[in-house]
Amino acid sequence: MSNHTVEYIRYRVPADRSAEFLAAYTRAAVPLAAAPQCVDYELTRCEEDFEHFILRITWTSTKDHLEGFRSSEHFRDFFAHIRPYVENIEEMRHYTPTSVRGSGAATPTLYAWAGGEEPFARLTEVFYEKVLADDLLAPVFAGLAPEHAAHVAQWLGEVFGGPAVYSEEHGGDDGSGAHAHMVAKHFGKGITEPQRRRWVNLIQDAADEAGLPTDAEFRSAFVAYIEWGTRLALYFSGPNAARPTGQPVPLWNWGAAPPYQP
Ligand code: HEM
Repeated sequence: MSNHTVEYIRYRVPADRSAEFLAAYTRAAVPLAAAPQCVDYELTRCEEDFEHFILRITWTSTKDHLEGFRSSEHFRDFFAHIRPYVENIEEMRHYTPTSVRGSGAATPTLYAWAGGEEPFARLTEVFYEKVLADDLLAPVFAGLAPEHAAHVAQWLGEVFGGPAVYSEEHGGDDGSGAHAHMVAKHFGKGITEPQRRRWVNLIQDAADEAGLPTDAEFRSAFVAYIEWGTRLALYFSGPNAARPTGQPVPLWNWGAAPPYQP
């Protein structure tokens, strides 16, 4: 579990000093951003009362902040810029994150962007037709259960932010969870790198044929997951794989390129 802590520093800065305060923080942000103990930071200004500012800094841990950052040269440089405003601080404390957190629906999930359940069902249907006609992959999938394509569609849908159907239906009777259940399907299959790469190529061909979105943002996120997932499948199909337990189904997101919305 992460030890991340969130430090809030609340300032009250008279309106006639707010421009220089913001300029000082713009400079102070450079050494702050360079500190390895700093996860992220944001300075916000109150819309109802312009004199109030809140600086939020997420630290790797309270100890890392107080012992690591505070004794570093980054702190020395940071503090040199903001020293004149110490007297304007109204609160400066660390808060432990709770489990109440999440994202809103302002950014659509990859699942929603693709159009929901149907396109993923189409995708795996087209994909497994290709797989079964493929010289490298057909032998791996010999005797494939008829519901396989539908299960993989459920898995992909869940990974890309759709309903947790795979988890609900394949959560594993032994309590190990859906991720372990899916991973275990690959045990002992001895997948080779050429087979993995073929899988990656065919699912992209299938994505084109099934009409999944072709925009750069969606496809780059899609392929990132496919690369990750196939490399894990290869690893878990090998002789030395450690058996995972209790890991949640990965939830894939847009990454560095969120959906393009003009
Ligand atoms: C992102 C990559 C991958 C995903 C998301 C994925 C997903 C899945 C899922 C969900 C199952 C279980 C289906 C069920 O519950 O019925 C499964 C089984 C299987 N996968 Fe994958 N897989 C991936 C990569 C690969 C690769 C690269 C190969 C081989 C080249 C492979 C070969 C198989 C085989 C042979 C089975 C077992 C089929 C059976 O006997 O029921 N998978 N996969």
